Amino acid sequence: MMPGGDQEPGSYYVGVDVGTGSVRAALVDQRGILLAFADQPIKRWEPQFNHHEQSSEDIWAACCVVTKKVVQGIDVNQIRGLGFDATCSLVVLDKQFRPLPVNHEGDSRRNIIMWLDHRAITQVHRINETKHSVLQCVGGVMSVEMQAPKLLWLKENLRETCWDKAGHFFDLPDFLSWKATGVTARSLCSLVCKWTYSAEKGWDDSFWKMIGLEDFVADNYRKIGNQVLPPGASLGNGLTPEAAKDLGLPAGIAVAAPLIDAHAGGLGVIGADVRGHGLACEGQPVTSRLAIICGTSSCHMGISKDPIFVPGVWGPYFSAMIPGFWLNEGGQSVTGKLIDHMVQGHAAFPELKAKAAARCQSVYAYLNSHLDLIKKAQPVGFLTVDLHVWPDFHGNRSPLADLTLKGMVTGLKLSQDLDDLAILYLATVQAIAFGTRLIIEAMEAAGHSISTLFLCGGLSKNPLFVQMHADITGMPVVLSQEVESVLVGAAILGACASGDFTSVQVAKNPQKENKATQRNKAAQGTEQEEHEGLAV
Ligand SMILES: Nc1ncnc2c1ncn2[C@@H]1O[C@H](COP(=O)(O)OP(=O)(O)O)[C@@H](O)[C@H]1O
Ligand SMILES: O=C(CO)[C@H](O)[C@H](O)COP(=O)(O)O
Repeated sequence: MMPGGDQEPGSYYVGVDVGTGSVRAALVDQRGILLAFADQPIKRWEPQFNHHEQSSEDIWAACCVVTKKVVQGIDVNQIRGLGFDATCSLVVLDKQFRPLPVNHEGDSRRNIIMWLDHRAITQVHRINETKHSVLQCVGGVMSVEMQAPKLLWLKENLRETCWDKAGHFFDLPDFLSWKATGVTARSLCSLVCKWTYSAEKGWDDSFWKMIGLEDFVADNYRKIGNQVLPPGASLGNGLTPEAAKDLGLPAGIAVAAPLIDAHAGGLGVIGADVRGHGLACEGQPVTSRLAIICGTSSCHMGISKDPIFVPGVWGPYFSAMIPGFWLNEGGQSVTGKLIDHMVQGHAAFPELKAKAAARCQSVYAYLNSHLDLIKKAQPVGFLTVDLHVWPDFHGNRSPLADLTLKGMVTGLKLSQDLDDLAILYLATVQAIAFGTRLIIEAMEAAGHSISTLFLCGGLSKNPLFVQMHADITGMPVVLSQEVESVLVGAAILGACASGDFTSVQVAKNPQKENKATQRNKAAQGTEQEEHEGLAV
């Protein structure tokens, strides 16, 4: 946990990443090097099928634990900025900012409807039936994972216990930055990607009126955000004394307007310096890269200079990830969660667990080496010629945009031994990679030109998952030297908010960006130079 090496005393930045299953923090230096890391699991409730809830107090407490850990042993006065990213779950607070229950049981600890919650199915169908123009910017069909259907569900199902008492609805990243600073401004990233806000036109009154949430229009969007800041902007007077005490940081340090977790991962990897490796994207604009953030779910982030409308793929969202670029976000609702589900639910799982533990390996490392053992002379991918998985166990986010889809396995036999488990695991990984290929094909058909994949997130630590993505898409896959790229993205936000760097692009890689800036000056900012400025 102590900062490693013999660093020059300088400035530090803290990034906090709230994923679906855990909260992570990192201490990062001015060169973007991660010096300390800590993580902590967070609570989840599934009170009934398709209802997924969390607690904002539990999540904040976990943020405090991990932040205190990563700053142990350093002079905290050298910490200049703090950045948050989180999943796009919906946090509900009352008018005094106290948690409100989002459940029939009235349990106010559970005040978050998680992003993967599917309770608002009838609401999202009605929203999609309106065919309102805001739907064009979410791939033509709104997902049940977004906030409008969840808000409508609360109004229609928990009117007295939640809706009427609610004072503030936050996307989780914005809840965290409010908790740290007392500032209720929302990040452009959350509002544009999950709440139908337009970076150019703001809120669309007609949409909220049409879907039955005219309440927000009437009070000028106070409850869902009427002050909007770009990711990385400095919030208010920085960290409040109370939050500073909670987090073990000095009061007043800069806190950034946050990003959604996938977007922080995209920011962390999409501009990586890959020169000298002969990759297809070398010398090409940054728009030829696709960042894929693979955790509980996978998010496929592609950027463009002009808006591109891809059926079934979210966006185009302006400046929601990289300032000045449009973002398209494809996704698979469950990937890591699906692999865990398939492996843990198999009859041979207890045997696998015991054997992996005996070798001090993770179950996935064990399965990968087991596949190598049983593949004989064939490439590992051929082990599944008779076994196929359709991976939409939790609906399809992209490109089919159909939440009613279900999963499927064909080719099952009567045996259920460890070999069968390993092959089912392989078929699941292949199905997910094939899903990525379909997303890329949809993006390319609409105008993207993608040549190289940049993977990060927990699943990018699995070599089989990475290899199958390369084999099945036919594209090279780049992994960052820094495996915790999402956290680097969060710390970049803090660095930007501190004022030490002029933009998130410059904070992404100060030395090379400075060179790029000099080149830009010499060449008077040609398009190629602008791309190089990001592709550091
Ligand atoms: N070393 C690893 N090998 C294989 N899979 C891993 C590894 N580390 C994490 N994972 C998988 O990644 C997923 C979680 O990724 P993570 O990025 O931590 O998720 P989230 O951000 O959603 O909390 C889980 O499904 C887990 O099994
Ligand atoms: O929709 C999202 C991003 O736009 C969610 O935040 C994401 O899919 C959940 O992230 P993770 O799987 O990394 O926990």
